[in-house]
Amino acid sequence: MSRLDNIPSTPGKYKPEKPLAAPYSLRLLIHSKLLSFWCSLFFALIIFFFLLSPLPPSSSPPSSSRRFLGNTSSWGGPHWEKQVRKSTRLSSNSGLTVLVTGAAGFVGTHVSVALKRRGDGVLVLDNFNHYYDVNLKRERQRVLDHVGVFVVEGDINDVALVKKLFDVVYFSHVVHLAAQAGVRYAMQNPGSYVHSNIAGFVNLLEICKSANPQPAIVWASSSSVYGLNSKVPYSEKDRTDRPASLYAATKKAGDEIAHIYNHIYGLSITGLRFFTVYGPWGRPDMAYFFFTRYILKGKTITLFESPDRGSVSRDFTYIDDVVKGCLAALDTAKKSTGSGGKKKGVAQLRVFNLGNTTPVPVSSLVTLLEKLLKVNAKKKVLPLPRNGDVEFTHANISLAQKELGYKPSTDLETGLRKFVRWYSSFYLKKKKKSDW
Ligand SMILES: O=C(O)[C@H]1O[C@H](OP(=O)(O)OP(=O)(O)OC[C@H]2O[C@@H](n3ccc(=O)[nH]c3=O)[C@H](O)[C@@H]2O)[C@H](O)[C@@H](O)[C@H]1O
Repeated sequence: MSRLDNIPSTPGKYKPEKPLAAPYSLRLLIHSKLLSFWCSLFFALIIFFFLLSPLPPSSSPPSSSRRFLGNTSSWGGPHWEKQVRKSTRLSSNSGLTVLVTGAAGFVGTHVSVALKRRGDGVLVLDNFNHYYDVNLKRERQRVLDHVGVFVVEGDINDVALVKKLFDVVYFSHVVHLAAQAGVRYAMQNPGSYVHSNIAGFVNLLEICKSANPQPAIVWASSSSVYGLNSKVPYSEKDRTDRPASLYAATKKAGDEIAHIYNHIYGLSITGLRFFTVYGPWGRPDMAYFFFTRYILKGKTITLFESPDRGSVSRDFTYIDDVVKGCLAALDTAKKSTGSGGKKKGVAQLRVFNLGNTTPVPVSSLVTLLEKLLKVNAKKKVLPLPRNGDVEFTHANISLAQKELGYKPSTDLETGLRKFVRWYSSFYLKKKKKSDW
C-alpha cells in the first residue's frame, strides 16, 4: 500500500449534533470546563513532546538558540575579541584577511591551513553539527589551533554573531564553505539543506552586503548542479536546471542568489563547482571513505550500476588541487563595488568548475582501494537507486585553467594512497600534529 492509500478519499460525512437536554447556562459551563481541560492537556502534550524531541542531527541550532537551551558555549567579551583579532593578524605584507565558514569541515580545514601558512589572516566559523562524526571535526579544530587559526563555534544563521565578527575585523575576503553536504542524505533531512545552503547563505550575504567595505566572496557551489545533463564534459555554460537531488537544487539556488547580491549590491562573488573532492581528513559520509572503513572491517559494500554505462563514475578531485583552485580564486577576486548596502559599479561574478577531468568508474575506485589496503572487498552490485545520485560527472576545466591557472596534478591512485596513509595513521595509530 502506498502512502497515498492511507489518506481517506472522501472527508467524513457531516453528522448533525444531537439536541442537548441540559439548560443553556449549564451546557455553556460544562462546555467551557471541558474545553479548558482539553486545551490544557493538548498544550501539556505539545510541551512534553517538544522537550523530548531530538534536534535534527545535521542542523544544530544557531548559537543564540543554543544559549537558550542552556549550552554554555558563548562568544563575545574582550578575551574573545582579542583571539579573533590575533587570528586575523597578517604575517605577510600582501596578505588577505579571510573569514572561512564551515572550516571544521574537510575543504574548510585544508583551505584555512593553506591561507594561514602563506601569511594571510584567517578566522573560521563552524557550527560543529552532527551530520558526521564530531570527533573528526574536533581533531580538525586541533589542527587549526595548532597553526594559529581561532575557531569560532557558531552558525551562519546567527545574525548577531556574524555581524559581531564583521564589527571586530575588516574581512577583505570570505570563503563560504559552510553547507549541508551529501547528495543522498537530502531525502532524510531536507530541512537541513534549506537551513544551511539557502537561509544561511542569504544571511551571510546580507551581512557582507552591508559591511563597509564589502568583502569579496568565494563560495562552494557543486558539480551536482549539472544534474541530469548528458553532454560531457560539463562546462560552466551548460544548463543547470535539472537537478537530481535537493542538495543540487539548493546549490543551484545558491548560484542564483549569488547573482542577485552581485547585481543589486555590487558584491564580488565567485562560485566554485567542486567535483567529488577526496583526500586526507575527508568526509566519512563519502563513498571512498566509508568503503575504506567497510573493506577493512570485512563489511559488504554496495556498488551502484547505471542501466547502460555499467558502474557509475565520478571525476574524483584531490583536495590539494581544490585548495590551489580556492586560493587562486581568492587571489584573482576583484573588490566588491558597493558600500553601505548600495552598489557603486559593476562587480565581478564568476563560476568555475574545479574537477580533475578524468572520470573513474566507482568499481575502479574500489579496485584501487583493494590494492592499497591489501584486502579484497566484499561487494554487491545494485542498480543505481533514485536517491539523488547521478550516473557520471566530468569537468571541463578550461575556464579555471585560463583564469585561475588551475591545473590538477593528482591522479586517483596517488590521491587515494595519501588518503589511505592518513586513514591508517588517524584511525589505526595516533595522529601526530606534525603531519601538517
Ligand atoms: O561533487 C559534488 O558536488 C558532490 O560530491 C560528493 O557527492 P558524490 O559525487 O555523490 O560522492 P559520494 O557520495 O562519495 O559517491 C561517489 C560515488 O559512489 C557511488 N556510491 C555511493 C555510495 C554507495 O554505497 N555506493 C556507490 O556506488 C555514488 O553513486 C557515486 O557515484 C559529495 O558527497 C557531495 O557533497 C558533493 O560535494
